[in-house]
Amino acid sequence: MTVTPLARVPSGSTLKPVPGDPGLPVIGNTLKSLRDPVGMLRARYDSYGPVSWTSLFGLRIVQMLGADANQFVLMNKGELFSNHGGWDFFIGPFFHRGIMLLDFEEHRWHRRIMQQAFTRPALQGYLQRMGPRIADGLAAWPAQGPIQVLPRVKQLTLDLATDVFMGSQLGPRAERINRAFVDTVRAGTALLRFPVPGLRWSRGLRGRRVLEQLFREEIPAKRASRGDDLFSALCHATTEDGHRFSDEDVVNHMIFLMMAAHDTTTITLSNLFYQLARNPQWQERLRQESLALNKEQLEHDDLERLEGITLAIKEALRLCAPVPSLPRRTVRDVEYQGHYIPAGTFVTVAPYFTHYMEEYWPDPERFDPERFSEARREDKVHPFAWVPFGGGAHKCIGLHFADMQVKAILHQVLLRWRWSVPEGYEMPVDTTSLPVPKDGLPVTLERFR
Ligand code: HEM
Repeated sequence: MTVTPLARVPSGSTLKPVPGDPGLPVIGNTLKSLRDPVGMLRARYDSYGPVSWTSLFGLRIVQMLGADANQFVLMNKGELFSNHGGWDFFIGPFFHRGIMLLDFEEHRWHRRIMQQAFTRPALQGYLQRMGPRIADGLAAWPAQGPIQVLPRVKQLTLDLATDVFMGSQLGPRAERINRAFVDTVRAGTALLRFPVPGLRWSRGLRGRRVLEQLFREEIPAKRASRGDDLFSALCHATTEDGHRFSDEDVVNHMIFLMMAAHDTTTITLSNLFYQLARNPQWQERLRQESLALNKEQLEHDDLERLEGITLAIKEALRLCAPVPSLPRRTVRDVEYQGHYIPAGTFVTVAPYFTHYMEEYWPDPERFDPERFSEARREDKVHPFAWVPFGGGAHKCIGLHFADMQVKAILHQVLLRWRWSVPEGYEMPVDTTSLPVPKDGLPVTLERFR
C-alpha cells in the first residue's frame, strides 16, 4: 500500500500532511468499511495512527480516531467543523433541515426551542403515556416459543413513537409509514447516490414524501389544541424571547426526531436482548430488580432505582453504538496533532471504534456492565471514551428519553418472560446502515407469569 498525503501543506508551514491511501479504484474502502467497520478502522489506526484519510462513497474522508479526536471534533472549539457539511451528503435529501443538520447560531436557535419538548415534566408525561402502550404491544407477543426480536421491537418502538410523538395511532397506515422510515434511513448508505427506481436512493426520496404529507396534514389540528405528545409540544414550544417553529420547521423536526428516536432505541433494545440471553445471570439480576419494584409500569422516580439496568444499558451502548460514526466537514483549515486538514474536507469520528479500543476498555469484547459501576467507572478514563450520544452542541437531545423508553420496555419484558439463545450463538450484525442483527435475532421466550 502506497502512503499518499491528503493535501499539500501550505508553504512555510511546519505541519504534516494527513497520511492515507484511497483503497481500491472507484469504490475505495467503502465495501470494507460497510462489512467490518471496527476491523477496518483498527487496521488503519495500527498503520497510520489516529489521523488518516481514505476514499469512502467516492469522497476523501479523514478518519479521526480515539477519545482525544472525539473531544476535539465534537466540542468544536472555534467552530471548525460543520454538521450540515458532514451529514448532508449522507442523509440530506431525506432529513433536510433536521436539527442535526443545522449549524452554529441557527442550530442554537432551533435547539433552544426544541429543548422545551424535552423538559423533565414533558418527559414525565411521555413516560406515563408509554406504560400502557408497552403493555398493549407486549400482549401481542407469544407466551412462549421462538420469536425474532428485531421486527418485534421495531414494531413496538414505532407504535410508541407514533403514540408518544404524534399522539395518535397509525392504524392501517402503520405499514406504509414504517416502510417510509426504514427507506429514508437506509438510503443514507446507498452506493448509487442518485434515484434509480427500486433502489435505495429513490425509495428514500419516496419515503420522505410520505412522511412530509403525514405530518403536514396533522399540523392545523396540533396547533389548534394542546396535547401532551411531542408533536404538540413542538407546535407550541416558545422560548422566553418568543421564538417559535414555523410549520415547515415542525415537519422537518418531526421527521428527523421520529427517525432519531425509533431506530436507535430499537438497536439498543435488540442488543440488550442479545447480551442478556448470553448472560443469563445478568438477565436474572435485572429481573429481580424489576420484581422488587412491584409495579408493572415505571414512574419517573423509578428510573434511577434500576441500577443494574442502567449499567447494562451503558454496556450495550458501548458494545454497539447505534450511531457508529459521526461525519463533519471542515469550514476552515484545521490543525490537529500536527496534521494539516484543509477547509472543505470530510472528517468522521467513530464512537463504534472508540468503544472497542483496548487503550480505554480492558477486555473490550466482553459484556461486563460492572465496568460502569461506581467502584470501577472505566468510562472515566477519558470524558470522550464513551460517546454513544456524541458530545458538544449536537449531543443527543433525546438521551434521557432514550434511557426512559429502553428501561420502560425492558422492565415490562423482564416481568413477563425469560429468554434464551442456543449455546454458542453469536449475533451477526448488518453494518451496511445503522447496525442491526442480520438474522433478526431469534430467541426463545418462556413466560413465567
Ligand atoms: C439509544 C438511543 C440513542 C442514541 C444512541 C442516539 C445517538 C445520537 C448521537 C450520537 C447524536 C449526535 C449526532 C452528531 O453529533 O452528529 C444524536 C443526536 C440527536 N438525537 Fe439521539 N440518540 C438516541 C436516541 C434519541 C431519541 C430517543 C431522540 C428523540 C426523542 C433523539 C434525538 C436526537 C436529536 C434531535 C439529535 C440532534 C441534536 C442536535 O443536533 O442538536 N435521539 N443522537
